[in-house]
Amino acid sequence: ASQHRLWPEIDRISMEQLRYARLGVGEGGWQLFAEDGEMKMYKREEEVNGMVVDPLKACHVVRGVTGHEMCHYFFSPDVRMDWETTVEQMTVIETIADDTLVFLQVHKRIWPASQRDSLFWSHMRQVPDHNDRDGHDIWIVCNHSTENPGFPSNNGKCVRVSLTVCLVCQTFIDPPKEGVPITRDDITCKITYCSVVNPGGWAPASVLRAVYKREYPKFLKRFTAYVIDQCKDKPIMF
Ligand SMILES: O=S(=O)(CCO)c1ccc(-c2ccc(C3CCCC3)c([C@@H]3C[C@@H]3c3ccccn3)c2)cc1
Repeated sequence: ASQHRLWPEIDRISMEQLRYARLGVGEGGWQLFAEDGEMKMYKREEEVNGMVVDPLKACHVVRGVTGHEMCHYFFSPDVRMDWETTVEQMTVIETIADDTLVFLQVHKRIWPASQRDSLFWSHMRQVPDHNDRDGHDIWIVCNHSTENPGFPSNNGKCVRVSLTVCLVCQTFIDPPKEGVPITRDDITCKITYCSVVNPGGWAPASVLRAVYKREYPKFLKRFTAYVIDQCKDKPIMF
């Protein structure tokens, strides 16, 4: 991947998003807008050219799965349609490396806005986490809009959104007694999901804010439940 023309951008944005995800929600005007057990969802109200682009930051703690497993299922095109219910079509239009793909997705239309599509690179990597006392690695998936002359935006019926998304996961293990193998009961995964989606064309602010408020909690709950269910009978992927 390192010789691909997009690599410098992929590397820079992935690391920027990792730092951004690890910033707390104490500063920066984040407002808590949804809570469900361990899941806390924050947003900032922002508009660009009159369009709602409210950044979102969700923090969650999931027991019984590792950060590697969370990122594996989030990244994998093979299972995307099993959990991503707001997408109508998904295509991998370029394979930059086994951990870096370019996706084209057509999203389900949200009335009265016109249908959207998204074209983005998706990169997964493990980041050694030196400054955390538990010393557990961090896994990240970063999705960021990109252009491709073969798939021009706003040509057909869809308005092209622009997005930057990251899923940052850190695994914590309660070590069982000496010599006792680790089970899923000893594992906890701390997740930070960040996203900024620019709708790409005008849509009523009230409608978009209602969509964001409804869809994001559903989205994260569904995804994490899917990973727990997929992993429960499988060997642990550390
Ligand atoms: O995490 S991902 O990378 C997973 C890969 O699929 C991702 C998540 C969400 C989106 C997304 C795309 C379009 C829209 C809107 C904008 C105007 C009309 C459609 C939204 C709005 C935020 C709301 C939303 C949130 C969650 C799920 C669906 N809808 C979100 C794209 C990628």
